[in-house]
Parts: sequence; C-alpha cells; structure tokens
Amino acid sequence: MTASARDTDKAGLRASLRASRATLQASDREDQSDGLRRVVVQYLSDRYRPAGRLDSPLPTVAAYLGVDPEPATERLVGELRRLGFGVVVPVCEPAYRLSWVRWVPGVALQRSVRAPVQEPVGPRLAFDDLPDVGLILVPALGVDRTGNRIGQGGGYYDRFLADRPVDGPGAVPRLGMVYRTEVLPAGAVPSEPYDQPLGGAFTPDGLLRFGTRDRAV
Ligand SMILES: Nc1nc2c(c(=O)[nH]1)N(C=O)[C@@H](CNc1ccc(C(=O)N[C@@H](CCC(=O)O)C(=O)O)cc1)CN2
Ligand SMILES: Nc1ncnc2c1ncn2[C@@H]1O[C@H](COP(=O)(O)OP(=O)(O)OP(=O)(O)O)[C@@H](O)[C@H]1O
Repeated sequence: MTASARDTDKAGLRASLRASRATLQASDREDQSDGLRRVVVQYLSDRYRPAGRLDSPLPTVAAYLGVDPEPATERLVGELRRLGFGVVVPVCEPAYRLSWVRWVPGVALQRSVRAPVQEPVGPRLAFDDLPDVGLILVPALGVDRTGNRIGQGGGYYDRFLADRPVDGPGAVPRLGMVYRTEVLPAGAVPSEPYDQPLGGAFTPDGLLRFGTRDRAV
C-alpha cells in the first residue's frame, strides 16, 4: 500500500474513532475516566511506592489535560500532585513540537493558539530539561494490540517520541490512555515509519502491555 493510501486509511479511522467517542454518554466517560485514574495511580504506586520504600523521591509524570470527549484527567493530575509526583503537561509549539509546563492545582490555563486544548500559563521547558520523568501518558483516539497509536493528527507526539528511546536504559514508559472500546485488533492502526509505538495503554480495566520488543512499561 502506498503512503498516501495509508494516510487516507488513517483519516477514515480517525473520523470513525472520533464519531464513536462522541457517542459515549457523559456518565460513561466519567466512569471510565475514573477507572483510568485508579489504574494509572495504582501503576505509579506499585512502581514508586512499594512496601518499605516510603521516602524515595517521586518522579515527574508527563501527563496531558484531557478535553471532552477525551478521558478526563483533571482528577488524575490532582491526585498525582497530592501523592507527591511532579506533573507537566504539553504546550503546542510551532512546527508541531511540544514543550512542557508544570501543572499544579489552580494554575491558570489558556487555550492553545494551535490546537483545541488547554495549556497552563508558566515557563515552558524542554523535555530534556525536566528532571526524572517516570512516565509519559500519551493521548490517543485508539491503539492496536501491537502498540500502534492513532492521535488527533498533528503528529505532535510522533515527533516528540521519535527523539526518545522506546526501550533499553533510560527509556521512559510511554503509555496511552483510551476508553475500553478504543483498543483495536493488531494491525488495525495503519503504521508509517514515523509512527512511534507505545509500550502499552491504560484502559479503565488495567494496563495492556504491547509488543514483542522489550519496550519500557
Ligand atoms: N488533551 C490533549 N492535549 C494535547 C494533545 C491531545 O491529543 N490531547 N495533542 C496531541 O497531539 C497535542 C495537541 N494536538 C491536537 C491536535 C488536534 C486536535 C483536534 O481536536 N483537532 C480538531 C480536528 C480537526 C480535524 O477534523 O482534522 C478537532 O477535533 O476539533 C486536538 C489536539 C498536544 N496536547
Ligand atoms: N518524526 C516526524 N518528522 C516529521 N514529520 C512527522 C514525524 N512524525 C509525524 N510526522 C507528520 O505528522 C503528520 C501526522 O501524523 P499522524 O497522523 O501519525 O498524527 P497523530 O499521531 O495522529 O497525531 P498526534 O501525535 O498529534 O496525536 C504526518 O502526516 C507526518 O507527516
């Protein structure tokens, strides 16, 4: 298949995932967002607060601020801060690049000039200048069981993740967050060479691990 045929496939899949996301009832989205919050907090607590290690420093989570009808993340980021994790969220920069701003409860938000998302006001940091990021939460419209992801179509996360190792020492787990109907069969998301695979994805039912490679999760 040619690259342009795959682009058309991707556009069709993106439209259909957007349409089905839009049909989820608000109460269902809230329930699933609450499930996602618990699953992510459990994952981070298991990893960074195992019994007997109550005083180790906690890392920063590269999160994002979900906008309806995305899974809501406001309670999640609030809970992460209360637990002592750092939280940063992305800011859309020119040329589909991301910078990162610290999120704290009550921080002023403004709408991005580049995408229909909310961004905190504050100093913009390059990812490599963030100390100790332990998890990258990746927004997605859908993921397939090989770890291919389809997002909103800007290519922001593909460019960002391309600069970072998916496995080996120093790899930070990059895990999607989707509603339970958005986990698709292997191969359902058309993949281009620039598409960056995910090590797994959170759903309201738990963390799914993807791929035969030794991706960080
Ligand atoms: N909450 C959130 N923040 C994020 C992302 C995301 O997917 N979710 N991004 C992930 O990269 C970046 C922003 N990229 C985005 C690009 C487009 C749209 C979007 O919704 N666009 C139009 C669709 C236009 C069309 O039909 O083609 C829209 O739905 O109104 C959203 C985010 C950075 N921050
Ligand atoms: N590493 C890269 N370098 C240059 N262009 C890229 C790179 N990654 C992706 N792109 C471009 O970005 C465009 C959008 O990619 P894609 O459809 O995979 O976005 P997406 O993953 O759905 O979006 P997002 O990451 O913003 O949620 C593609 O047309 C591609 O040309």
